[in-house]
Amino acid sequence: MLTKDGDGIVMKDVRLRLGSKDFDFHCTLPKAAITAVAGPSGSGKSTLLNLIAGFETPDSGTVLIDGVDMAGLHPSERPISLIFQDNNLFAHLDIFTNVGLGISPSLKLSQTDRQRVCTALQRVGLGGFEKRMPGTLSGGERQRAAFARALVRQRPVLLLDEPFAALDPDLRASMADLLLELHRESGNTIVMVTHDADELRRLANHAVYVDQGRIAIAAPLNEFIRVRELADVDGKCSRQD
Ligand SMILES: Nc1ncnc2c1ncn2[C@@H]1O[C@H](COP(=O)(O)OP(=O)(O)OP(=O)(O)O)[C@@H](O)[C@H]1O
Repeated sequence: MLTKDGDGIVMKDVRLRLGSKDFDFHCTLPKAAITAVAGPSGSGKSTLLNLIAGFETPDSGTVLIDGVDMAGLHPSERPISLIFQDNNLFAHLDIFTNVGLGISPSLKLSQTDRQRVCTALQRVGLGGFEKRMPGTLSGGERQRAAFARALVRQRPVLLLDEPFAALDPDLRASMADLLLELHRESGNTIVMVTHDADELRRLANHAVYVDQGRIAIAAPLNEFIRVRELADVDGKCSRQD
């Protein structure tokens, strides 16, 4: 793995209070890896992503991306693309425009940019969908369009929050293949929240487990699985006691 000190995403003593919940994140998410974020519902997985993306501001601590302090940077200024479970597209804009926004928020697109949008759409199997409105696409097609937008943005970090959760098993598998393909090509740093153990094993090479607002485990995949299996066995044994 290409990790070296200061590379990837580093969260140093990042503290935040939301309502009655406290979060305290301290971890490194390695550069060029696919890191899965697992953990119980309500443990703080989305909050972790929101802190990296800049949708939440830490009360204290530092978020670094490839050695650069993100403090004061608006989400749009950060070196990241985002794909969430839904709500990725603007409903009143056609697919070409939605993807073009990934290149330029003001939609000032050169001829080359326009070509890049069409190429990205072809790449995700949506060639010819340029003029379609999001409401006329299936869930899987909308997710593909969101991938196309991430593709044209060419940012070093891609954050995904349960991106495939709403899709049926076949679509999940083909979107996962697409993600691996894009990662192979771009070598970007990917952080993906998932509740699906098979997806985690298939896609990730690193994983963190969030519990009660903290990172309980952060490890390469094999070690993560071993520690989680031990935790499951311990949990079952202590429940039988
Ligand atoms: N703006 C907010 N104000 C108050 N509480 C919040 C806010 N945002 C999140 N929380 C709370 O913080 C906790 C963590 O939320 P978060 O969405 O990060 O969990 P999660 O691990 O992603 O959960 P899930 O797997 O169910 O999506 C939850 O209890 C949530 O209700």
